Amino acid sequence: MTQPIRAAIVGSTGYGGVELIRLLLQHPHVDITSVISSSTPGVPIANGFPHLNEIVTDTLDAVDVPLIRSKADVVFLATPAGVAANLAPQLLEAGLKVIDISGDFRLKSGEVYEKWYKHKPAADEYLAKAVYGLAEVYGEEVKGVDFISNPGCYPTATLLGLVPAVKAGWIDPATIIIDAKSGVSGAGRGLSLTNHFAEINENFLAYKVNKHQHIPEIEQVLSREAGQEVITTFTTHLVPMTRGIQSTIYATVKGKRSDEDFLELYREFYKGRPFVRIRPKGKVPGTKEVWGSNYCDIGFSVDDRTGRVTIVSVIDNVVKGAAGQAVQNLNLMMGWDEATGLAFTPVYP
Ligand SMILES: NC(=O)C1=CN([C@@H]2O[C@H](COP(=O)(O)OP(=O)(O)OC[C@H]3O[C@@H](n4cnc5c(N)ncnc54)[C@H](OP(=O)(O)O)[C@@H]3O)[C@@H](O)[C@H]2O)C=CC1
Ligand SMILES: CC(=O)N[C@@H](CCC(=O)OP(=O)(O)O)C(=O)O
Repeated sequence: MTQPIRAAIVGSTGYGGVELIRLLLQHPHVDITSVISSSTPGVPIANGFPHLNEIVTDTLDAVDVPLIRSKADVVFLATPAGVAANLAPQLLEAGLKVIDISGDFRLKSGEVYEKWYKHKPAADEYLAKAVYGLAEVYGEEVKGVDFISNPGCYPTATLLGLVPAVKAGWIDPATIIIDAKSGVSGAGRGLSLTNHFAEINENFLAYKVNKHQHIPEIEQVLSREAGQEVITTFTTHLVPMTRGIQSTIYATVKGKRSDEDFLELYREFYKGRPFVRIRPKGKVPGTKEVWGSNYCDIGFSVDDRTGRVTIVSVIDNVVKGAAGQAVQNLNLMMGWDEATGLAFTPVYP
């Protein structure tokens, strides 16, 4: 029998952290031994999250590296940008395994990070050490490492939709346009005017146009896979729903390729990977079809008239876009089946 690993969650009172609690509670090889809060240590976590009543009886621990070391083997960081840059190196030096779901270690250049995130970057040594955990593409690199940087929510949906075609050279990378939409939980639990009910209900808006911090992350991966520098247009929209991301991607097809060709390419690329589902010809997915699950569903339509392909990729931002992919990465890191604790069906309706 596998000995359970002890897990701590920093940022356990945020949306990503609370989702990690939900997922890890049903993981057969993980015990949650510390739920951590920087602002309300000492308080029972169920006080603020009644859905955890009589399930999680722990009180919140402070952010204290020696305490975390005494209680855990692996730490999930579900903290705002700028926190992990300082904290992750201390945890690693203390001998812990770290999975960071913030953006602090995704970009290999500290300068690029500072430009887009407006925070001081982590030390180069740790930026180099972090393995980018886009599980279906870099799963082999994640195996056995101690430090994983979990991809962003929009990049997960977008890159899973693009990498097979870019890697195969089937689309012209210079023509890629990404039109992405997210539910409001993507912005975290903190209050803001944009996310206020009266502002977002019956509304639909583009935001951070040409300034979104996920642009360099998407470009970093596409450049690596294309073997040339790729720059893209990526526009994010806020949608009045709680969970879900849809990334609709347009690109010019190189050569003559049909819907069937794309289907075959993607089915082959994701063969044996349990969480990417390719839709049959003529079908594209909606966010409801992955709600509450770790799936990424992808559909295509090649347009012979324009010579472009439209790729539609959907995820649940809190699961596949954050906590679910972090658990998938833990599984890969530990050498367990990647679907351990994650093999559940989307909630419907
Ligand atoms: N929501 C999503 O869909 C996704 C989020 N992410 C990223 O994951 C991270 C967490 O996101 P999310 O859960 O939505 O954010 P939330 O704002 O909901 O939660 C973040 C939590 O971090 C804690 N925190 C704040 N400051 C500090 C600090 N200085 N030290 C330690 N903990 C701190 C807060 O809890 P407390 O005050 O109790 O310490 C807070 O509850 C962010 O970096 C986000 O960008 C990535 C992919 C998807
Ligand atoms: C809806 C919404 O506001 N989404 C957030 C996603 C933030 C996020 O996940 O940030 P990092 O991945 O950079 O940590 C945004 O667009 O900024």
